[in-house]
Amino acid sequence: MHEVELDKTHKLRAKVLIGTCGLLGMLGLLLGVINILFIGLSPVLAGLQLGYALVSFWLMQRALNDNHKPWEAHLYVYGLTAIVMFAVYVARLESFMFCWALILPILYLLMLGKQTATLPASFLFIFVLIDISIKSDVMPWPMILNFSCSYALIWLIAYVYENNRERSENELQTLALLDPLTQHYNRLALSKRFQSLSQTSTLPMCILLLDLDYFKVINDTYGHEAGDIVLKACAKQISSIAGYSDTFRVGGEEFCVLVQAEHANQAVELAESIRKLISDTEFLFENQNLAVTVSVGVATFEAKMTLSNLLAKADKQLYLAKDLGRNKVMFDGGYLK
Ligand SMILES: Nc1nc2c(ncn2[C@@H]2O[C@H](COP(=O)(O)OP(=O)(O)OP(=O)(O)O)[C@@H](O)[C@H]2O)c(=O)[nH]1
Repeated sequence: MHEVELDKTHKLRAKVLIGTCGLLGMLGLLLGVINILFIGLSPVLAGLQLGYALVSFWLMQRALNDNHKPWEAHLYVYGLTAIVMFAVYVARLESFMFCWALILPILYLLMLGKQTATLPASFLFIFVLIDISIKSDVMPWPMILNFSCSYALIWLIAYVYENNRERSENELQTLALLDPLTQHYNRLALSKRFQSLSQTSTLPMCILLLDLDYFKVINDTYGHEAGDIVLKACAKQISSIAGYSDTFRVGGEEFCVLVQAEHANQAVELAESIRKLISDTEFLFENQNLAVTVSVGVATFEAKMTLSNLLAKADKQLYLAKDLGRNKVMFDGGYLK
């Protein structure tokens, strides 16, 4: 199955990092050269600017190849903060060097996220206010007021933007992973779950592939709406036994359950409980009781298996269950009922 990337935050942060590194790299180079050749403000500052430019181009290259680490981006932003603070500290107030502090709240929110951004933004804000107060000979209030208002406004706008973006992304992720009819997880969610379990879990993993028997007959006899009600009820019954987070609707009348168990018979017992519950239940539709059964194929995960391999293995067992008359659980050639 084609891998769908749902983490748009990582992509956005990488793009912001590339853009920031590119722009600040050029700016650092330019300012460093101007500082050395024409102004002579501070050799340390010029060195920092040139060093920062080199780091910027190096990190941009890494981000372009998507092999940068999140902590590198964090360190980069904190490094920029340190340079801005140093520049504010050494510059005269009339140079308005502190204006550079205004770009940082946006970078904090876009590159660090709203949970992490508050602390450095507050710290920088207080630092600039203290710097203005110390350096100003006359009443610093107009300058403090103007800086505070513009800084707070920029922070607020960036915060609202980041908050909405994060919420929309979460909503879209939920939508992408849920089946609209049964409100249970879908095939994409199964693939994500499988990926994380197969990489991290220490417990053996099994998969149950469940397919409702003669479901077409329900649709043909009672209508599509009745079929939908049965599908929703079956999803609920499966998840009532297997757990909501381990139940997936992977096709029309096909469901999947991921089981982590010490022994395969635990998975087979779980499959048997589900089979029994569904075959013992009558589903109510317009005062009529509808009955349905389910066939189940059980397969165990082996090292280096992909999800497709595992599903194919379970599918073989499912077809055997269907061939043997349906309403059965099959596992490696044997069946329980
Ligand atoms: N109501 C409803 N029907 C669906 C949905 N998705 C698939 N189906 C129906 O599920 C039926 C599947 O039929 P078949 O593949 O022939 O399978 P079956 O009738 O269950 O027979 P066996 O699997 O061989 O036991 C088809 O009639 C599909 O239209 C859905 O979301 N809602």
